Amino acid sequence: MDSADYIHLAFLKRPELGVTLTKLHCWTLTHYSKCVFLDADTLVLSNIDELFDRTEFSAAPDPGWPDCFNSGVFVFQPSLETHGLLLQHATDHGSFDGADQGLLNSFFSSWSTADIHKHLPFIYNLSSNTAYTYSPAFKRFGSSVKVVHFLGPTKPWNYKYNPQTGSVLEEGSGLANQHQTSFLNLWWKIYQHSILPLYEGFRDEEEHASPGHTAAVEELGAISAVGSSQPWPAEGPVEQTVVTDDIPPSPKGSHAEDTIGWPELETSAGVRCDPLSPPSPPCADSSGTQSTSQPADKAEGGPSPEILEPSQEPPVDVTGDPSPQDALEVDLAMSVFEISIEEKVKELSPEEERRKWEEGRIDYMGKDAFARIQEKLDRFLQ
Ligand SMILES: O=c1ccn([C@@H]2O[C@H](COP(=O)(O)OP(=O)(O)O[C@H]3O[C@H](CO)[C@@H](O)[C@H](O)[C@H]3O)[C@@H](O)[C@H]2O)c(=O)[nH]1
Ligand SMILES: [Mn+2]
Repeated sequence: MDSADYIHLAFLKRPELGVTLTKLHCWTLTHYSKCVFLDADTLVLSNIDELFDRTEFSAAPDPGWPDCFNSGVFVFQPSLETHGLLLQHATDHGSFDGADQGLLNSFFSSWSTADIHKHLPFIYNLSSNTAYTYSPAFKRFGSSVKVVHFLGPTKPWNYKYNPQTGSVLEEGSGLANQHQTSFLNLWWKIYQHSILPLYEGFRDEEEHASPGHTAAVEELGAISAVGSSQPWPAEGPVEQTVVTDDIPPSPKGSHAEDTIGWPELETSAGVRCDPLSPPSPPCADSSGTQSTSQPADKAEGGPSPEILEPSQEPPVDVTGDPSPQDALEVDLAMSVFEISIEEKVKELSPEEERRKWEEGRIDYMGKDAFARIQEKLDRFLQ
């Protein structure tokens, strides 16, 4: 479902987000009595079942305008009636941002004042890449974070990743802050260790299932030949490729494989190191001065007061899996220098290009992005 509200979306500088109205269809999942919606750009770090103790409509504040909620994580109750009312609201009033967040905020407009229990703590929707971050709060509560949300136009899969250093490459990407880098690295680590092997299985299945698909796999396999064991997505709704550059491994390769989970946040011993400060001394400091058992804010009467407690275990452990993935991991470390996920872009002739525009198929995020058009105009007008 697309709002096609290009004016508001341009103001939001996110022309691609009209389709997020599709989210509203989640209210039709009436075979469930309660659901938690998660944006595709969220990363869950630990169990969040307690969210089912909340009621509709619960969400966390939006960092850009905290009197609005962010619609990347929310608790709702499927209902065809609500679904119908939401669609009616969209038709009658539109959305002030052209997408679902504006619409949902005006529909559930009492969220900011009516019931504090419907305010999810920020740890359930931590936006890691906002321009403004509250470093002391991150230092205090960062280790309790349960869901990270990579909101904004640049998503984790837009970065390149070096499996040997366990880091995304910073060139040209203007990484905003250090904890964002940690979460990006974690996203990639999980992608590399837990998702790529699934593609491998999928590819095998496809190879057996359909000779037609095999051809596609082989074609892609040829592109990936540089990374010897690179698992390969056979096909997908958007054609995506994993691009690898085979460059001899650096001597630090094996060391970097140990950096996983929460690279800068040591939580297992209840000691929190500030990921925003230089390594040793601040970490020692914080372990000495910060209590690990006293939450600063006890959520009185809230459904789950323990949520602000620093967790005693790393929320995610993707290291402790001694399966065939380890073999893959070693292989990757030895043979792959850099991984990125890129949409294959086909070069179009000027005629094809024009036809695309005439048909309204405009690449708002790519070469038809406003910034690029403006660049051209500026050059032309000089
Ligand atoms: O082509 C698309 C675009 C979006 N989505 C879904 O819609 C979500 C929202 O898009 P996203 O790019 O994640 O938006 P954000 O950068 O998170 O921007 C904010 O603004 C959006 C529009 O109001 C809200 O949907 C988000 O929750 C809010 O965080 C995605 O995560 C996906 O689940 C798709 O499935 N396909
Ligand atoms: Mn999002």
